[in-house]
Amino acid sequence: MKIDIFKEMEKHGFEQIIFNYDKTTGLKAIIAIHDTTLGPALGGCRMWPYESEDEALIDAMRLAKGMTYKCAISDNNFGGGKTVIIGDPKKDKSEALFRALGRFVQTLGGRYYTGTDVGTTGMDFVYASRESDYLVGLPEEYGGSGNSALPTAYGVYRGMKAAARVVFGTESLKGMKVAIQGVGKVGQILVDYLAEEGAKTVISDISEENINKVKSKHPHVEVVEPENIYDVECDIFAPCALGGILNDDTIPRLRCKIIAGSANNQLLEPRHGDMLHEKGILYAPDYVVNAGGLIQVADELEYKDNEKRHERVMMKTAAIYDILIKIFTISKEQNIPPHKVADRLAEERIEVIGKLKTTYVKR
Ligand SMILES: NC(=O)c1ccc[n+]([C@@H]2O[C@H](COP(=O)([O-])OP(=O)(O)OC[C@H]3O[C@@H](n4cnc5c(N)ncnc54)[C@H](O)[C@@H]3O)[C@@H](O)[C@H]2O)c1
Repeated sequence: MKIDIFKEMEKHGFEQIIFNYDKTTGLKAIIAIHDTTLGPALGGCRMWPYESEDEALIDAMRLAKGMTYKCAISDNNFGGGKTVIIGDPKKDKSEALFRALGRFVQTLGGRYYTGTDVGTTGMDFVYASRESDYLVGLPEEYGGSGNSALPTAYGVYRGMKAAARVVFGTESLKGMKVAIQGVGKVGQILVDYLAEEGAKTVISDISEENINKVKSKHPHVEVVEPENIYDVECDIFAPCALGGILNDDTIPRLRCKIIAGSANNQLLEPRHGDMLHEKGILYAPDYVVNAGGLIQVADELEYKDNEKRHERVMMKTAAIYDILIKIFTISKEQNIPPHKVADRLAEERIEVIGKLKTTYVKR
């Protein structure tokens, strides 16, 4: 491997990286545990046909670190972790593969919980749960908390309102123009929220099927080619597809006032957050605004009462609004880009709560 693994772990504060290989199924999975100061690591499992092991490792580490910050900023008592499986989700899935993964997750004894992410579904973890007690986000029929896209979309909607209040002096999105990149599970629900509020929506997607789903429900929605979404003159741009899309090529093209969307790792590099700040575009940090799904799985682990779960999750997700107002206020007062303020607040919480634990308590 070309990556100097321990150097990278030291640089980014990682605790543990586990390489898992199962000879029966050929499973190759990397579990990265970033920081467990606040509690056991929590983070989904991505399955992707990575071109190299380095690429898979970098993805696992980047995503795990992001989970540490997402848990911390959204008032959850979990740390950051992530799994990546090297494989093609269209061809390489089987019951045995996910049971093999479940056995490896079980060996960690509750230091790490996982569930769905890109390329995996709730059913994959129903298989994994036959071998492990440390899985979340199973379908509701199997006792899990179900579709996380619901609270995620709600959190993005609340995030848009917070940003609109700061930029336009009103949290109402009525009459505003919102451009959405990607109308998959989250994007489609977001269109519903925006339509209900009377916003004008422009969408793009590489999947015709998903475009058609939206059009059949909301015939007035405007559609643009995927490549043209960056040029749309709008109030809010909502990246709900891929990471890394805010970069040197796209930022000069943007004609929006606010960016708030569900995609993870939207900034290609942290400096792109600075670029947005200089350009006068208010960026709602991705891991703050898209925390709804995490809030739901964290709730599943913390509270056994699932009758009130939906209510509790939506209430906590609604508070993304308040977290963002705090971030935007500090950003304005101190002229620091919002992504840096969010990082600082997350790190402060980890530090303070971590220090509490220096007082010994027998439990
Ligand atoms: N589902 C959740 O609860 C959740 C939680 C946090 C973050 N996220 C993130 O939000 C994003 C969307 O999640 P999702 O669950 O809706 O995923 P999804 O796979 O259901 O939807 C993604 C959509 O983006 C489209 N897409 C891909 N490339 C595109 C491109 N170049 N231009 C336009 N569209 C493109 C896909 O065709 C698909 O319709 C992902 O980045 C995901 O990691 C999701």
